[in-house]
This record gives sequence, C-alpha cells and structure tokens, in this order.
Amino acid sequence: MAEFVRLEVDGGIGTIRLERPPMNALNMQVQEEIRAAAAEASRRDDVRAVIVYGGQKVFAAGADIKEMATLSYAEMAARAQQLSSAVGAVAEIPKPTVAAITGYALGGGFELALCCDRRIAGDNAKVGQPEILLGIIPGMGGTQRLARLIGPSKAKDLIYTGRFVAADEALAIGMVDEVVAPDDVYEAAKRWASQFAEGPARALAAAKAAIDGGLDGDLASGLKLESHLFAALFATDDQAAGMQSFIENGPGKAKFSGK
Ligand SMILES: CCCCCCCCCCCCC[C@H](O)CC(=O)SCCNC(=O)CCNC(=O)[C@H](O)C(C)(C)COP(=O)(O)OP(=O)(O)OC[C@H]1O[C@@H](n2cnc3c(N)ncnc32)[C@H](O)[C@@H]1OP(=O)(O)O
Repeated sequence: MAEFVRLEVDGGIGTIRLERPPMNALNMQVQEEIRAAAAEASRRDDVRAVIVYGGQKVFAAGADIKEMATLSYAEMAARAQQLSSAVGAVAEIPKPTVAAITGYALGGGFELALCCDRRIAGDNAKVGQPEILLGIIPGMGGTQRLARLIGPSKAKDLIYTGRFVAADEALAIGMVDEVVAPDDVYEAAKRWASQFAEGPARALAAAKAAIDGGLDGDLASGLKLESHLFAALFATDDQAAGMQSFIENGPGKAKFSGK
C-alpha cells in the first residue's frame, strides 16, 4: 500500500497525488511510489489524461537531502542508471500529462514536472534546479530535459547558479506553460486534462510517441517514425469513427471509444 503517492481517478483523469509533508521531499520510497503510480496510470483504460499534483502548498522541494546525505559514492554509483528512471516513468505515460505546480518545484521536484507534457504554475510558484548549491547537479534528468525545453544557454544559467525562478520569468522562458492564481492551479490542470478525457486515446498516444521519439534523432528518422505511427492509426476504431462522423455530421462531432 503506497504511503506517500496515490493515483486518484475521476472522470477519465488520473491524478498522481504526492503527500509527504512538509515539502514532498522525494526520498527513495516516494520515487518508487511515483514509478508505481505512473505505471498504473499507463495501464488503466479509465485514465485518459494525467495530472501530477503535490497539494495546495508545495509541488516538491526536490530529492530528500537528508536521505542523500547518508549515501556513499558506491551506493549512488550502483544506482546511477536508475536515478532518473522513477520520475522518468511519468514521461513514459502514453497519455497527455500536466504538472500542477503550487509553491516550490525544485531539483527533483522540477525534474518531475519536466517529465510532464505541460506545466501549469501558481503565480507565487518558485521553480529551479538548485542542486549546484549542494555541490551536485540535477540527477533525475534535469540537465537533459531542461536544456531541451528552454535551450542550453538558459538551462546552464539556471543549473550553474541554482537560482529559483519566479512564475512570471518561468513563463517567459518556457519552463512553465501557464500561470494562474494559486488556488486555481489544480482546476486549471483539470480543465486542460479534461479536453482529452474522451479523446482518441490511440491517436493521442501516437502524437506523444512521434513528438518525443523524434526529438533526439534526425529529421529523416523522425519522419519515418511519424509515418509508421500515422499508418497504424488506420487500424483503429477511432479513425473509422472520426472520419465517418466528419462525412455524416461535419467537423468536431466525433465520439471516440479510445480503441
Ligand atoms: C541505497 C542506494 C540508493 C541510491 C539512490 C538514491 C536516489 C536519491 C537521489 C536521486 C537523484 C536526485 C537528483 C536531484 O536532482 C537532486 C535534488 O533534488 S537535490 C535537492 C534540491 N532541492 C533543494 O535544494 C531545495 C531544498 N530546500 C530549500 O531550499 C528550502 O527548504 C525551501 C524549499 C526553499 C523552503 O524553505 P522554507 O520555507 O524556509 O522551509 P524550510 O527550509 O524550513 O523547510 C521546511 C522543512 O522541509 C525540509 N526540506 C525542505 N526541502 C527538503 C529536501 N529537498 N529534502 C529534505 N528535507 C527538505 C527542511 O529541512 C525543513 O525540515 P525541518 O527542519 O522542518 O525538519
């Protein structure tokens, strides 16, 4: 039974809810529970979009520094290849995902948010990768995902300095996609996610796979991946239903089964 992370499902939306007061520090147990919740969200057909949420006060203040301080080089090196895989499981969810950021999203906390397709923050949120202030660097994918999101120059500024970024600057440089009143963060995430709750699940998964899968290759391989995924959708019920609905009823009237 998970102690700090649960998946709450309602109306086609799965919320991965972190609750480890006071700052949702991501110790090893929390990281493993995130991995399990992400796997469940991926598996369940009644989950068509996912919100990652830390509650009204804080998203997550990073990996648990008190736990990390006890670890030796040997222990950390033995797990080096797995460090980013727990939060990375969120990036592997084949459904639209959104981080609902309240308060702080720092270090591993922002690295968790980087694993989502979208980031919505309260206007009092503060985000960043302050690992350098601890004598380390981001170790849950932040050096890779942040540089791909905002460009290597801005990523270097934030990772070299470890500075916290206020919501307005985070929006301006692309760390977050939307800024709302703190009390509206979760509702804004639900508004975004609910667009997909009755969408063509197989096509949404294909779109995510094509975009994410094409990011690191050359154009030719990305186009090949896209073509493969595009063609495969012509074996789905939703493609038949979507096109038949257009012919019979005009645009935007299709009802999708997700199959
Ligand atoms: C067996 C082998 C296992 C090997 C594998 C192990 C895997 C683990 C590592 C995986 C890789 C991690 C990679 C990641 O990139 C690294 C990080 O995330 S490093 C952490 C980055 N985050 C930070 O540096 C933020 C630290 N916190 C702060 O700066 C401040 O707390 C704050 C968030 C600005 C809030 O400040 P305040 O409002 O003043 O509140 P307090 O500071 O008093 O905090 C309240 C309370 O919470 C505790 N706390 C806060 N953040 C953390 C944290 N990250 N870890 C642990 N505890 C935290 C703080 O100590 C206070 O506790 P209290 O004093 O009340 O007991």
